[in-house]
Amino acid sequence: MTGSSRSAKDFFRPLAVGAPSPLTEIPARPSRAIHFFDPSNEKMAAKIPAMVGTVDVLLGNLEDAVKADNKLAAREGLVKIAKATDFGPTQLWTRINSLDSPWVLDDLTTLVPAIGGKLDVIMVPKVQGAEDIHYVDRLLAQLEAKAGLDRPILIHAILETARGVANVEEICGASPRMQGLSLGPADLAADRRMKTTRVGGGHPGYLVREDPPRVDGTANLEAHRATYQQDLWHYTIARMVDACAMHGIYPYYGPFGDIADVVACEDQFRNAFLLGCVGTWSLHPKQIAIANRVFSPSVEDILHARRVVAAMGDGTGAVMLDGKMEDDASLKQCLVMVRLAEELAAIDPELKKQYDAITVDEEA
Ligand SMILES: CC(=O)SCCNC(=O)CCNC(=O)[C@H](O)C(C)(C)COP(=O)(O)OP(=O)(O)OC[C@H]1O[C@@H](n2cnc3c(N)ncnc32)[C@H](O)[C@@H]1OP(=O)(O)O
Ligand SMILES: O=CC(=O)O
Ligand SMILES: [Mg+2]
Repeated sequence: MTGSSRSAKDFFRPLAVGAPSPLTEIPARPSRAIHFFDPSNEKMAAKIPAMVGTVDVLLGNLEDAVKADNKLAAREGLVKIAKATDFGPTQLWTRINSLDSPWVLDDLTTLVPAIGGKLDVIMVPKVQGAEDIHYVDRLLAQLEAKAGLDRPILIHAILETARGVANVEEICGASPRMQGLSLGPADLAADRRMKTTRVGGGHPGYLVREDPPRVDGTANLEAHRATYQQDLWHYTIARMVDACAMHGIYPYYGPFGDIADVVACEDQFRNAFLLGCVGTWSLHPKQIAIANRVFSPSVEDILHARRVVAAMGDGTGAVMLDGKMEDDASLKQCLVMVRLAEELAAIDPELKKQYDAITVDEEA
């Protein structure tokens, strides 16, 4: 599938004369934490240059969480920081204002000419369908051509409306610029009229309760029964992961607003990691370490994965390892881990040291 309105032969053609050629594959650049900052907040902005190299992505946020009176200052602040900073291995992203807002046109027409060469990805909020991506796609091509950019800026959409979720596959396939999707649990909850007022995370009311014990066939409804909190976001994350995998782009969890609850934050991030997400948002510096830890496979997982790779030889057939069956399919699962570890080791010297220290006994 190549989007709703372009034929396969046109899909990878630039949308404006002189615009850079679209990428045919989205590079797998580590992006465990997408760290949000408000460029109009001088105290926060002053910390950004020193954060380069400590986080995979720095994102200058222009949308929600930036006061209306500060929209211009945020845009100008981002231009200033981007021009003055060498980002080295760290990616620079921005979140523009929503497409129906009075600010978004100036966001794009200011940022692309001024700092387009440094911007890796533009995050577009409240995306409803492929038409939103088509609009940004064409405008970016025109602006890139005018600015003489030699590589396309990628697009990342936030999944935060019911219509967006219903259209998730067509959003992912709407443009070769599509880099990935993030879950936006706050706006999505509001749009769906869910009854949680939390920014991401679980809710104590969303649970299952164990059956009552039975005495002589009669249920004891007075007895204590354990309850288990469920993940409100499981369905949406799973849909997002499938849509992204189908289109060769990357899924991310989004914000976890309870900054103080680092334990539940880690749990939410880990659920997303296990389901297939490659990263998450960080709203506060303390969430960066959590994201980096969760979205990097553990040394134990990599040891196991490498043992399976070694035991599987040419990659076909079935073997027993530690009493468990391994075959072609479980080898592929292990290769997902091994490849991720290689990508992360290439940019994270501490992780590289840990992964390099693993020795696999081929006889084991
Ligand atoms: C639903 C959505 O759309 S989510 C995405 C939009 N939301 C955001 O982007 C929120 C970004 N984060 C923030 O605005 C802030 O972190 C808040 C409001 C959550 C908390 O801010 P504070 O109360 O100032 O946090 P706290 O006092 O713990 O800050 C400690 C230090 O870290 C700095 N800091 C806080 N957040 C950040 C950040 N995101 N980036 C860099 N530095 C930060 C503070 O400036 C402070 O510096 P100081 O020690 O020199 O005074
Ligand atoms: O933008 C994020 C959200 O949760 O809303
Ligand atoms: Mg939102």
